[in-house]
Amino acid sequence: MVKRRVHVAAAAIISADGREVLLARRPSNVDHGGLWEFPGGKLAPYETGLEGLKRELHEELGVEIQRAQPLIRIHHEYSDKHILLDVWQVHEFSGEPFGREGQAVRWVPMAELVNYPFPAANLPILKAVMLPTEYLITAEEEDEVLFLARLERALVEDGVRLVQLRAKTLDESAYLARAEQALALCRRFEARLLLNGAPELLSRLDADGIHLTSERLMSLERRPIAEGKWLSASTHDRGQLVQAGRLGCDFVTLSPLRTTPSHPEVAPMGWHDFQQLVERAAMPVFALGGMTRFDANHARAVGAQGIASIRDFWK
Ligand SMILES: Nc1nc2c([nH]c(=O)n2[C@@H]2O[C@H](COP(=O)(O)OP(=O)(O)OP(=O)(O)O)[C@@H](O)[C@H]2O)c(=O)[nH]1
Ligand SMILES: [Mg+2]
Repeated sequence: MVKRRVHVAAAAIISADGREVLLARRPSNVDHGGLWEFPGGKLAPYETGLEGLKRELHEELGVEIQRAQPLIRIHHEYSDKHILLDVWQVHEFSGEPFGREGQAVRWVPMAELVNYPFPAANLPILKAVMLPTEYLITAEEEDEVLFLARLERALVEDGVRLVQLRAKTLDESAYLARAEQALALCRRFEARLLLNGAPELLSRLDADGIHLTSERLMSLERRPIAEGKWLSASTHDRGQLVQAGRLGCDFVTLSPLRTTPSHPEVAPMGWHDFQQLVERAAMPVFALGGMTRFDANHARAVGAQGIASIRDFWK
């Protein structure tokens, strides 16, 4: 049987304070009936993603999109069809959303999303909705006071909400001491802190997750931490992205996009190759390698969640 290919545009409509997202429930008599979804539907043959999404949101919710940006594209094999879910983050719309087709529509707090039953293809979309567009990776820093001051500056002034504690020069006890301080600081700003190191670190400190080096990623056979924690990984090619999918990584970095002073010998992949790799990734991907916040919109346009950087945030 040749599977149907279905291209679906869907909307992540996030409230202005970033705390809630609008979901709809599929009627019980259709495909995936009774499950919750991001409003949207199949594109007509002549439509682009955004055109189709505008039509669908008008038909299903009675709202008009003013401003939207790509969030994530997911290819998923259902038993009867290959589906491309082309998900857009709606930043501005007019009208008061309601279920024009009789479906339930509800603003759901981010923290409760995991309790809603969705179609199988939706897991990466949930991750993308919960993640910010910027991922700070901490720099090597000898002085603890300076370390905390720089981290606090990024949280306050740049509004960073996702942090990876990377400190290759510290031994385990010094690393954990720094991590404890960093975690307390991140908690004050409702930022998430991932520890770059062995998954076992989480039993020593209750941080928000673990970031795997590509080497550790390739050496693992299954997801090393609980689903309730965040698992990210460094990737550089298709094989590593596939492995990240197998392990159930919640998101990854893909690098190097540009040449960087820290890795001058590695050939950069550039936006073209980056886009091709991201298209088939099964989770949100942050562009890494010479990125600044000014690259975030372009990164989004080629399918990324956003950008990851050390230097742009470490001042
Ligand atoms: N809108 C939407 N569809 C999803 C999501 N996740 C997911 O697997 N799908 C699948 O993508 C397809 C979307 O088709 P749809 O039934 O919404 O299409 P539509 O609005 O154009 O309706 P119609 O074709 O019945 O007129 C369905 O097979 C649905 O199960 C999601 O989050 N939002
Ligand atoms: Mg629909």
